[in-house]
Amino acid sequence: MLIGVPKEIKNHEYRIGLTPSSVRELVGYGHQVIVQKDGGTAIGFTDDMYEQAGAKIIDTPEEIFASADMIVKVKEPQPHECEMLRPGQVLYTYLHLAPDPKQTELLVKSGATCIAYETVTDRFGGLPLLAPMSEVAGRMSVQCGAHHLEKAQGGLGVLLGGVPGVAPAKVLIIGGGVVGTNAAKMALGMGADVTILDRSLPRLRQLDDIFGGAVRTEYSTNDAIEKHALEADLVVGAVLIPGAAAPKLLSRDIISRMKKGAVVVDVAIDQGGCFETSKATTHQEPTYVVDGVVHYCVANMPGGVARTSTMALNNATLPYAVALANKGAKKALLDDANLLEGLNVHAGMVTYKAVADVLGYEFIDPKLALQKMAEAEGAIA
Ligand SMILES: NC(=O)C1=CN([C@@H]2O[C@H](COP(=O)(O)OP(=O)(O)OC[C@H]3O[C@@H](n4cnc5c(N)ncnc54)[C@H](O)[C@@H]3O)[C@@H](O)[C@H]2O)C=CC1
Ligand SMILES: CC(=O)C(=O)O
Ligand SMILES: [Mg+2]
Repeated sequence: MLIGVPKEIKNHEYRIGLTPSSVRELVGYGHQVIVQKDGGTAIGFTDDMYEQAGAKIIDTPEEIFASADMIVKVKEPQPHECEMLRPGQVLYTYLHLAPDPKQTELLVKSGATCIAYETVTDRFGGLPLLAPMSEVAGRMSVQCGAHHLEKAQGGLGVLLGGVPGVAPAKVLIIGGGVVGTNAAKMALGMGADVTILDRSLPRLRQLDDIFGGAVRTEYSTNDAIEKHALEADLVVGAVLIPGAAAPKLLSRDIISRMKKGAVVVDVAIDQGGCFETSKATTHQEPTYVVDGVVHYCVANMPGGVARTSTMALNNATLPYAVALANKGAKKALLDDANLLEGLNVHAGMVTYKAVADVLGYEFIDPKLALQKMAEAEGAIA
């Protein structure tokens, strides 16, 4: 298979779909890999390293999209990239389609086979290709929150850990999954007073086992959210309903009654955000203020630590990339029910229910969709 790796084009996005080590693995299986010139240079993966791993360096994304059988990326394709996709071509990347009708429409129109990292599952019910970036974003959320709590950054002027004689800051984490747990680890490490809310009792039990009495866990009701948000210096939004748009848990009314200079970090912004006042921001301009509350809503937080993130992401995505390349997408997807959960769009059909439901498309069962498109089969097998 010919595998293409274009350079990422979102604002300050320096991650890349494949590391040189991953290229070497794929080439070892007999595949060809083409990588866009300077695709990884910013994070120390030079063109020379890619060539030594067996890749060919290509000047433009147009050449890569025109020839590759499978495109491996990090972030959702931007409109120009969507327009270059074609029927039978495989796209393997984050998509986050539920809050993004425009991208969904373009991917449906492209006829391509689009596999979203964030909806691939594992046999324990986890999201193995989202988890590494959630670990990064969870850890970063507290680092960024602490930074923006500084007075010169627009914050309240509060040190997370306090000092002897001054109480630590109150950190509220809504959603105690991978992001929430990693946020809690950082916040605790910095000495903050941490509360985690979740809707899942089994998850709250696990959190209690992980952290013991060091964090407060509470069932996530509107009452609990309001009570803790009004006391909080930092709120981290970390909920997920897989594939679906995030529920709006922190209302404008509550935000308007929070401490002036408090910081809210909406990590769930890539699924539309879980605060009513959230809108996606970039690394270049990460924050804005609503009712005196500093909002940090960067939709590609791990891009800020792109070298760590690229390596962590590849540890998780490589085995599936190898399966897709070795078996062909159709067989790889049909052989592995967990990978099949990643199929969001195929040959013009929306094959992920939560996306179809929220955006008003007919949901086509992914197995059926793969069998249906006889003409695409030849091209992707
Ligand atoms: N902005 C960025 O750069 C990044 C964003 N993310 C996003 O962060 C979000 C969280 O991801 P993960 O932690 O991996 O998901 P996860 O599935 O591990 O955890 C989500 C948690 O939210 C809980 N939850 C659901 N509804 C809730 C409610 N009403 N109240 C409280 N808790 C509720 C679930 O029970 C679960 O424990 C996702 O939207 C993910 O896409 C992840 C990485 C980077
Ligand atoms: C998960 C995601 O959106 C990111 O890593 O940018
Ligand atoms: Mg998007």
